[in-house]
Amino acid sequence: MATRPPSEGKPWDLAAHPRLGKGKVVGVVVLDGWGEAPPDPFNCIHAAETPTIDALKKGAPERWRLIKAHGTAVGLPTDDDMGNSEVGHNALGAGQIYAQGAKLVDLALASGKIFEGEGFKYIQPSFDNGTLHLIGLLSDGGVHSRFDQLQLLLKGASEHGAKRIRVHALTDGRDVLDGSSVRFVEMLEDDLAKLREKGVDARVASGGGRMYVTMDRYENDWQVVKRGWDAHVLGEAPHKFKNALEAVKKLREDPKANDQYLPPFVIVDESGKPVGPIQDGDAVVTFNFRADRMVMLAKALEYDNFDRFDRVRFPKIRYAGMLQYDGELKLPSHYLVAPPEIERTSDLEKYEEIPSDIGIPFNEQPKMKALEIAHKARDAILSREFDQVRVNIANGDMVGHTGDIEATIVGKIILDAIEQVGGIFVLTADHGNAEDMAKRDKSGKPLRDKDGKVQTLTSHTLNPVPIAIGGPGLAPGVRFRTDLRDAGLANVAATIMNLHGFEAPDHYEPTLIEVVDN
Ligand SMILES: O=C(O)[C@H](O)COP(=O)(O)O
Ligand SMILES: [Mn+2]
Ligand SMILES: [Mn+2]
Repeated sequence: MATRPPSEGKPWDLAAHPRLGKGKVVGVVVLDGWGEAPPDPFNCIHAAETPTIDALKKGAPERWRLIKAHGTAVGLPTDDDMGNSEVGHNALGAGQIYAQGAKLVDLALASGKIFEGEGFKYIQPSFDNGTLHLIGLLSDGGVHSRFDQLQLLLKGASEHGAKRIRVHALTDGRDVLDGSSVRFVEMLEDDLAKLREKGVDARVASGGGRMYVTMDRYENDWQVVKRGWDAHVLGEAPHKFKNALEAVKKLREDPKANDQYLPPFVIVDESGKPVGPIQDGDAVVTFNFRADRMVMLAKALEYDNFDRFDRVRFPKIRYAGMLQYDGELKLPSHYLVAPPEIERTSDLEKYEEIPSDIGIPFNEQPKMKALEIAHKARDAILSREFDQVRVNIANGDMVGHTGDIEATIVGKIILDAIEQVGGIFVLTADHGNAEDMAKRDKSGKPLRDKDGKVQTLTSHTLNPVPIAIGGPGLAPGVRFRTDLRDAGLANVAATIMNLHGFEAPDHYEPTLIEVVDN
């Protein structure tokens, strides 16, 4: 969470800013999932007490503004794509707009290059005698995966020799509406039926809800991945069905069921045998482009030595990720699309993670670890050891995904520390979420289900996010420029460099601030 800006010769030289001095501690606070939307009962941020942020907005309007945090402004394919933590933080750190995973996969599929690349060539020999398994999130959320990409992958793979295909489908309900799993499975089953007409033996083999099966992250709970392993690889799960549509429909009949947490299931044939466990000689592709929730499974699929759970059987497979999910670990070693090469970003010096509470639903513990995080950040600021302390506060986002309207915020602790050391603060967010919990029609009116209940929007949003700067170290006359109406998260890095007393490099998106004579 503490970063040092590029200083003389390390790692590249930056010119001194003509008007802003060096040496001030800069505290960067990123409120996760904190967008700006008109006040209404489904705007959690409006409903919650947020005195710190309100004071910034009202107290210094020339040092508060909105910036884009979704769509093309953060390297996503279109402006209909909501922002997310991965692309938001990439833009914040890179200072430039890079095509992100979703877009790189789109390009590789559109040109057909994905089927000529190293990763596809690597798995292809398995098509002769083995099965191609596709594991991933069945969704058009565009955060971790996209359904149309899976469709193109199925089509392309079959045209390039895959004769037996098994899909292991994780239901979403987090980046898309709860209940949409049924429609996605219907569409998938249609596609697979068409492939079967062409002589390809294509079926869904297993599945489950993303938050309960397979897609854990940050090594929070390996049991989630184990449930996925058992269903996808071993063909074992507590629920067995004849086809995937029956599976999601039946499992959703439980009144407490939702797409995010559906239990694991396997599809079995007439004699009760699973139709698609992963065997020696098979090929496996994890088709999510986003890394954080695929890394753990990738480890289980790739590592010879692995002790996080008992794999029971470790099939000899050819495995490729949609992208390489971990550049440092080089994991997986084979991938269908090369990840973005993000260069010359702000330099990370020390990273501290405060582990989440395990096993407590976020809506029951909305404070999460915010207080602990705020105290760590405060101590780092007060130590004066760091030029910059950057902290992510995840509450807004995590509560936003559950649809429960309650949140608290601890930004003041950090701003007080900045005050004490005479520093500067930058407060912003990585994408919207908590400011809108209602699914709406085109005119903005909340949509209701058949019982008249407003449909909960668990996903992120397309809304802009606020950015505020201030603190005793901020030179008088610093204010936001008024000419950058379309600015987004990628403009923040240059802004922060200025606040450290440096000019940003030319290839960065322009700074948000100017200095005027008072
Ligand atoms: O993985 C998740 O929890 C959601 O799909 C996206 O949320 P995030 O981008 O805020 O992590
Ligand atoms: Mn986020
Ligand atoms: Mn989120």
